[in-house]
Amino acid sequence: MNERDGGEGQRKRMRAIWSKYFVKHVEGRVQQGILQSDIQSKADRTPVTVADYGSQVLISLVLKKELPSHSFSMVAEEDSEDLRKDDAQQILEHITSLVNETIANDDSYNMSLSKEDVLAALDGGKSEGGPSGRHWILDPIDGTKGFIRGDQYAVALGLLDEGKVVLGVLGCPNLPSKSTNKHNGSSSGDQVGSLYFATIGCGAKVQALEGSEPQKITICSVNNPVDASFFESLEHSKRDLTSSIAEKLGVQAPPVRMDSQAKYAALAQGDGAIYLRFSGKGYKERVWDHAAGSIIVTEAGGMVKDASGNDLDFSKGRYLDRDRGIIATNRYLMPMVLKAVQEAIDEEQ
Ligand SMILES: Nc1ncnc2c1ncn2[C@@H]1O[C@H](COP(=O)(O)O)[C@@H](O)[C@H]1OP(=O)(O)O
Ligand SMILES: [Mg+2]
Ligand SMILES: [Mg+2]
Ligand SMILES: [Mg+2]
Repeated sequence: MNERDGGEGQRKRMRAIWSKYFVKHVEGRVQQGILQSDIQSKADRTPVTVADYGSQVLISLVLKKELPSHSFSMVAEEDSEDLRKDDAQQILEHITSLVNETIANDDSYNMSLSKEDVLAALDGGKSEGGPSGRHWILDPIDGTKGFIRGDQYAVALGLLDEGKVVLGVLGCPNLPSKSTNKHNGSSSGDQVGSLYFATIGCGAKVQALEGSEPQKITICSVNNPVDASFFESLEHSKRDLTSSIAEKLGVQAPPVRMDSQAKYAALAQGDGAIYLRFSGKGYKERVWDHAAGSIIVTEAGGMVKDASGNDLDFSKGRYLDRDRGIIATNRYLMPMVLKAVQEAIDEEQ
């Protein structure tokens, strides 16, 4: 977004609306009250909840309302297919009432959505993205398994412009903005619930979801891997490979395992030094799982590369075209981590 789109005033307003919607989750109205009947299993056997669908509907609605002059193209994770089935009518009704309650609890918009409006809003996220034009990239709930467990999750929005990510926002309702305990906990002074955002060339910032002055964040400057700690996925990490990489580097601290792009946010604010992402063989990473997180890390002074040391390429559609694995860390550690990654991969084969 630039001056044409309304400038800082509009950005502030959008952050405020978003925060209120995310705070709804923080307050536990959805996350803590989630029932088995609010969860579906998708064709790939991953879970999706009323909150994933509701978040996607609300975010596309806010973007369309606030930026009416933009041509709207969105690459988003969810679609309406499963909700159009006969046995999904109850869950569709629940999503529709959650979305309408959220809008009614806030004075930003005066409107009410029908079930058809909800289905149509979800299908607005079917864009293929690609190398030309502007596309929003949305993961409405990233880390759904963490969300269901009551752990970390993120609401992740990026903007792709001519194939490059130029803006990223990560709402992390369960992440403290400054963690003094490096092992995934929070100290008594930490404020839980943070909104991270970055625009290309302008740095990365964090503000409390409840509202606070945005603060600049920077990645940690550790340059000796012995002093580094690393993040990995709780659910989807090849732990034998990441522990071999850590051992080669001489990393002493145990891994910090966390769901979702909250790992990118924690890294960007200096809570740890390295994020290693190695998923199971054959898994193709999706653009919405990395767009917002990667720009927040690079704008905080870090680097995000694939296992061969190349930048991530977001211009190829809904999937990331990449060599195996993703590494995020600071510029001092990146060459050492890439070397350890190559050695560990070679040994594995
Ligand atoms: N088999 C898999 N391997 C790697 N990532 C996966 C796999 N299945 C789902 N994901 C997606 O990886 C992301 C979770 O990352 P993490 O493991 O770091 O928490 C999520 O986007 C999750 O989808 P979803 O957005 O539906 O939660
Ligand atoms: Mg999912
Ligand atoms: Mg995701
Ligand atoms: Mg998701």
